[in-house]
Amino acid sequence: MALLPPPAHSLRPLTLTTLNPTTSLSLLSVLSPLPSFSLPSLRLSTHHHLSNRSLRFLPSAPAATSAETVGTKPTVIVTEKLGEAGLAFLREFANVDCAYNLSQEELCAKISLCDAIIVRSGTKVTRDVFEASKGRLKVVGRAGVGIDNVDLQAATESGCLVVNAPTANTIAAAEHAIALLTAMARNIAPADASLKAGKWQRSKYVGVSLVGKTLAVMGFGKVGSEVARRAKGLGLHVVAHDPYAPADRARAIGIELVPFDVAISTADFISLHMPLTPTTNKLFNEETFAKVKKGVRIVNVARGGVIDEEALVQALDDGIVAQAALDVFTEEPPPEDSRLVQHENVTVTPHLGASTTEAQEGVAMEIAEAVIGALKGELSATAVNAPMIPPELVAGNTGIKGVKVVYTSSRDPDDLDTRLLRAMVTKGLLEPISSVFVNIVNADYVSKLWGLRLSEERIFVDGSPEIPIDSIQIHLANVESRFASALSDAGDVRVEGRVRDGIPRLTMVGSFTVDVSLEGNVILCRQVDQPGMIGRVGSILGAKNVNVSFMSVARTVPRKQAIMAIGVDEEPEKETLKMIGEIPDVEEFVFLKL
Ligand SMILES: NC(=O)c1ccc[n+]([C@@H]2O[C@H](COP(=O)([O-])OP(=O)(O)OC[C@H]3O[C@@H](n4cnc5c(N)ncnc54)[C@H](O)[C@@H]3O)[C@@H](O)[C@H]2O)c1
Ligand SMILES: O=C(O)[C@H](O)COP(=O)(O)O
Repeated sequence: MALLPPPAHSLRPLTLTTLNPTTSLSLLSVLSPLPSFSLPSLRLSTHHHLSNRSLRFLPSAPAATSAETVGTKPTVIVTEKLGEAGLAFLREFANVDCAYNLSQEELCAKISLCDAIIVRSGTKVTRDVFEASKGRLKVVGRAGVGIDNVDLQAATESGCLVVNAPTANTIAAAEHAIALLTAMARNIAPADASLKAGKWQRSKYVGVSLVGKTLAVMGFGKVGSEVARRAKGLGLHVVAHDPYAPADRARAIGIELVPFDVAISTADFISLHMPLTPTTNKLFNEETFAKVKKGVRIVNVARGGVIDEEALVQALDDGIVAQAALDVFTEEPPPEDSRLVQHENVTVTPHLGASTTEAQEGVAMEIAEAVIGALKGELSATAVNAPMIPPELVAGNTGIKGVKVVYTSSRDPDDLDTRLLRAMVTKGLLEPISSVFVNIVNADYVSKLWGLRLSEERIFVDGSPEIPIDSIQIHLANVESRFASALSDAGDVRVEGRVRDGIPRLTMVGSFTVDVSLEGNVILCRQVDQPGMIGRVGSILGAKNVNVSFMSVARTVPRKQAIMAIGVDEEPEKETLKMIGEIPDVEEFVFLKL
């Protein structure tokens, strides 16, 4: 019985490589289940750790717009001012369209011509933008930290990776918070305006001292901890509130982590450094202001939305909050007649926290590197919406009852991050059967839609911890295979891969132990194990001028069945493959383009 080769697209390879591989491990999922499932090949290399930082992912579909894959440069639209060095770096790899001050309509009109977009806080990357991109947009780069202006759910659903530049503006933001704190305490802004208006009002602008007062840092992340460090140097007693921050990080710089109510009720100064999320939205509201120490002074360089601005105006009017210094606003720019901005006890700056020359150059380089990396297929360390695949996904209508991935490794399970590998398997299974393009970003989302059940098993083996994974097996339950030999004795489709001498190899197909390098074109053929079979196949290929690069045979029991793997330099014509399939005693074959 000979089976026709699966359609070429079903064998499209996925590739995982590392920036600096020392060892590599490859796995090929070679076999196309019937009728509509097929497994692209998986190839991956590992660095020391199988972590997000050390793995690169080259998508096989629309991100083929990258320079590496089709020889033309991708297009990156930059919608807000970016440091020159970063722009120059981007231009080496991409066509860069700096289009500032676009309306939302103008952005939607342009976006279908762009592979990536780089924004700061002033551009809203909404669901409309993703929809208008018609699948072309593959990367959103946020040149800064806060990603509250990007619809992450819509990005994930459309398979678009969102990366940010989380570190380069930390110090600038912390310095700005300290600048606002001291300027507010000493009335610098109104005193400056007054003097410039020709007045000399020394008694009006008597300030308050910082030394010995308590500062509550709300959000003890990168910026918050730098603010805390600096504030201690000013003689402030600093406490911090952050439900997710490790206590030892705070202890290391001599800061106590305290509950929310303790922080706000004991502080003379409060500085906000948490992200804007559904949980932190309007966290400072009427109720909160009712609990603060009367006369508290508040600094906000985080996000305007963290404060209920109407409640703050009321608290200022009532003297509950003595002063506020704000760099960020719910609506930016705020309305000209904003009572908050105009309040005499409020000092404002127009979202300048990250705006130092040094920070902007740093952010531009950080985001350029992240976006270029993402366009090249790397899964950036700063990916914001990288996939997380839960170990078990609810079964649904894929027809595949279960997928099991079995790793053998000498690593402790806690030291083996397999999220990307799971995502790759999911992609390999679902892309050929999904109407949407599946990539590593949305694989999890799509798999949930399709109800794929994926489980993992880790088997400990002795070996070097430098080699994170010794082998990977993929078991597919409840599917038939185009290549029936892939069925194991247990009745599931099963393949295994491992690396030998740095070369990824297919080492098991169903119940057959094989040893096939995962490169080039391979014909896998199951036949009766008897003399002459290799010659018959070889002579057909020779007659059709198809050069054979290697040939290996594996069998379960001598004189019963064997699997022959034949490497060929070029893809044989359909007719040639058909002739191989018609050889008596060739029971089935499959052609693989790896
Ligand atoms: N004004 C500016 O120009 C400017 C510049 C840089 C950063 N920012 C903003 O500052 C914020 C912090 O930036 P970062 O780089 O420190 O981020 P980060 O992720 O390092 O730190 C944020 C911290 O907030 C904590 N957090 C989350 N929810 C919280 C809650 N409910 N209560 C208390 N803490 C909570 C997190 O655990 C985390 O430790 C972000 O919103 C960012 O956009 C503004
Ligand atoms: O989140 C950030 O990084 C800051 O708010 C900076 O925003 P910006 O890039 O618009 O200055």
